[in-house]
Amino acid sequence: MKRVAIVGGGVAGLAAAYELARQARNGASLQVVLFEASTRLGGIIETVHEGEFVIECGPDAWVTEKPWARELAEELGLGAEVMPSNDATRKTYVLVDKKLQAMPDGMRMMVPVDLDSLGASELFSAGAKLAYHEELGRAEELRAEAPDEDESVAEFVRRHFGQEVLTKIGAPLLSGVFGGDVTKLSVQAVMAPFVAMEREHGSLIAALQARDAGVKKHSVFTTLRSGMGTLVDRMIATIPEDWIRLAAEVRFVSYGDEGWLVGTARGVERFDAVMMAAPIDVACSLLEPVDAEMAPLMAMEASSAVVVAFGFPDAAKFPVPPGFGFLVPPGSDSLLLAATFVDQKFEDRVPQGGRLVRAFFGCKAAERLMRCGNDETAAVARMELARILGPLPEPQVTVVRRWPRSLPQYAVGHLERMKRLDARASVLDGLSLLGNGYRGVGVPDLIRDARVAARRIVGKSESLTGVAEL
Ligand SMILES: Cc1c2[nH]c(c1CCC(=O)O)Cc1[nH]c(c(CCC(=O)O)c1C)Cc1[nH]c(c(CCC(=O)O)c1C)Cc1[nH]c(c(C)c1CCC(=O)O)C2
Repeated sequence: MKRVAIVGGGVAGLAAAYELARQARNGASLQVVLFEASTRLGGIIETVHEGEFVIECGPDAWVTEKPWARELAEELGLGAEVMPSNDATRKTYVLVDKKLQAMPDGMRMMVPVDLDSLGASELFSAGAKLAYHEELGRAEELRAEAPDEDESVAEFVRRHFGQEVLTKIGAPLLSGVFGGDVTKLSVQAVMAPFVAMEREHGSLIAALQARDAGVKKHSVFTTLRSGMGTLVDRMIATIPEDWIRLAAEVRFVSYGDEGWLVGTARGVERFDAVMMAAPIDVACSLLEPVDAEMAPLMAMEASSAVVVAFGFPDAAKFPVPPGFGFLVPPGSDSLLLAATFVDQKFEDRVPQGGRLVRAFFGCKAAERLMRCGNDETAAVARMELARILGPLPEPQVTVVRRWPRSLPQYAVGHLERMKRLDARASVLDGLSLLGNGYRGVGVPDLIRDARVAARRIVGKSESLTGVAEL
């Protein structure tokens, strides 16, 4: 009988518990306790249903290219719920000179697949368009000069496309995905496929053209029709009830000859393995007494997010441009980080003819709004949206959520730090580090890691798609 503690009941901890429960049903001899400090499971995944509005308080989807969330949804019997974003009408805007300007069609992050699509773009100057065209011709030079060491996303993008592309779309895209500062984020950690493309082809445009030739395009995002919360609910339903402890904050963990001890206000228990799936700040302070050298490797900046969703019964009274939403470049005078036009991004999120908009605040604005009440936060969001989109009617539904320090920043050198962290962690028999601080920030990454770690504990080696080490 193996005793396993899971610390944290967000998506990573739940996916670990789900996988262990599955292994237990298949005969593995396991005793599992999932400790969750708060009174609800799911972490930052939460779907609110208000009338026919389906309102995501955290992630609204996963990136389709990463298969592990869809695989899990299908295993949970949610295959019929899996729903692509409406990519026929996909458009993302950037706020430049107080106006929303569309990013050209067919971009992969800041890289165009089709240079012709740049022609009509009003977003870029002639100089920036020229820089894009020239990148193809500079393939040899770019390949020869590709550095071995890590560098910031800013340095990488500037080398390929110049400053204007970095400022106008590089920085806002990175803050809409990683919530962070392009001059600090590690290109190897957050844009690994582009780094590999540079090494092989030099030119990113040439690499994408080679990769995408003849490949059927899928939608960028995938979600569940009834919301991301369903994924959490279905996982919970498969986990034995007596494995789960809510309002059970872990106060300490220790490691010795007898294995692991985990302490809460209710007492101390012994375990053979600890799956640490708490936010990295919490994980760091719990593990510091176990191994003081791990703590500095886990100390990371993290960005906070405040999400405000507004539902309106009549979309005609609140027109927005066609597309998924907009991103705000750093340094703009808007407090917003981004906004999503939810009813245009996905089907079935609103009552017939309704409108749903989600506004995001990050960085300094989020830190300030952390301390404000819901009404005040919603008022700021309405004002900031109105400055960009025009006057807002009175919303029928308003939801405000705060996610302090929810998105760790993978700074330059992150992969090297993670190697050192893994080396230290591997000495502590039975420890796995899970969550968004280590090997990817997306929901699919967290699910993949958690399931791989759970299988390793049980000694099983069925593989997950694309996970080579199993
Ligand atoms: C502000 C913000 C958003 N989303 C996110 C933030 C950061 C702040 C935070 O949560 O703390 C976070 C985010 N966004 C995305 C991820 C997953 C990344 C991954 O799986 O690797 C994560 C973790 C995908 C995405 N998010 C976005 C892209 C780029 C999409 C494109 O190329 O058009 C990706 C891959 C862009 C984005 N992102 C957002 C908006 C409003 C938009 C544009 C319009 C829309 O689609 O709703 C919201």
